[in-house]
Amino acid sequence: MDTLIETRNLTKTYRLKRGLFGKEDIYALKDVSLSVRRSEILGVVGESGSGKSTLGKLILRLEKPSSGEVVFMGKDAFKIGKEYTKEVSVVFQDPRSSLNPRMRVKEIIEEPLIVHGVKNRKDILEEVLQKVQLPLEFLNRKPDDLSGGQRQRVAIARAIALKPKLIVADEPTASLDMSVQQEILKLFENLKHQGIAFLFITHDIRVIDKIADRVAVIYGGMLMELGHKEEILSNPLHPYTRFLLSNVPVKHPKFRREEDFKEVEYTVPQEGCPFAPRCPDYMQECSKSVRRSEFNGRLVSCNLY
Ligand SMILES: Nc1ncnc2c1ncn2[C@@H]1O[C@H](COP(=O)(O)OP(=O)(O)OP(=O)(O)O)[C@@H](O)[C@H]1O
Repeated sequence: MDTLIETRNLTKTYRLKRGLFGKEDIYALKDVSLSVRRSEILGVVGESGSGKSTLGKLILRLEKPSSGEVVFMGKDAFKIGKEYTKEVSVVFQDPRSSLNPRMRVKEIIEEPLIVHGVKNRKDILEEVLQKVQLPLEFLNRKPDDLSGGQRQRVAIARAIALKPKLIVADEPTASLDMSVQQEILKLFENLKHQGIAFLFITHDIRVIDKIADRVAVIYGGMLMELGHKEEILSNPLHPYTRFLLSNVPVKHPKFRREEDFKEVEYTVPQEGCPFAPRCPDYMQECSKSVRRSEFNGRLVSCNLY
């Protein structure tokens, strides 16, 4: 399989102050190994605080790993120069805050081209605007003159201007209305067919259903399950994936069996499975260690297997 980027045992801890003198390292991401293949959409799903954005930030080099590696086309991403930002770009959730309101659309899209010294900018501006299906006269508008969906199209135009191989899309449709969301997802799919791969971060498994090729399920900073979307959605192995699916209204009724998922205060343990305190299949060993299994390219971190 043609791997574009991979994370190897990627770990990020943050040091938090506890009380007057105390300190504690919390795991935002723990030992995550996964890959994104060329021209695929890898969906990353999990609840708030599960570590999705941290994964995105490490891949974008906005944060440094505490340990582990990001390997892009066989090279340590942190040892690649400025050209890395040409190959890997980003679309954030809220274009209102990610786009500078004082700049015109033309300047917004042109900025990364100028940074990288690209010459034929006029042609590229026209090309990307066409790709995101916005009329040319929008080049002179400012973000405040646009609707939410149009703003996100501008953010996407900017993200594709340098012809990246990978886009990290962090909840890119979460702030949009349902109908606009569908249009933007369609646009991502078109871009995928033009050769761009995506790390698509979302808390909403329904969005995964619409867009992803493969899915990484993350909880407590750990990779719970990874596999092809169809397999994960029709036959979830990890109890946490079952939990996510049980919260989806009606679409997957066969998973709506009542299970005892406990509501607990969210803390990531130093060892064992982070989902253990909520898990209906909890066993004593889950507080101490987690077994990782792989079969047919599918990964699951759970002592049930
Ligand atoms: N800069 C930081 N300092 C301290 N803790 C942080 C920092 N960034 C993230 N965290 C913690 O790391 C964990 C993972 O956060 P992250 O933002 O990656 O989760 P997420 O799944 O993207 O959630 P959300 O959807 O709410 O953004 C959380 O417990 C969060 O509080």
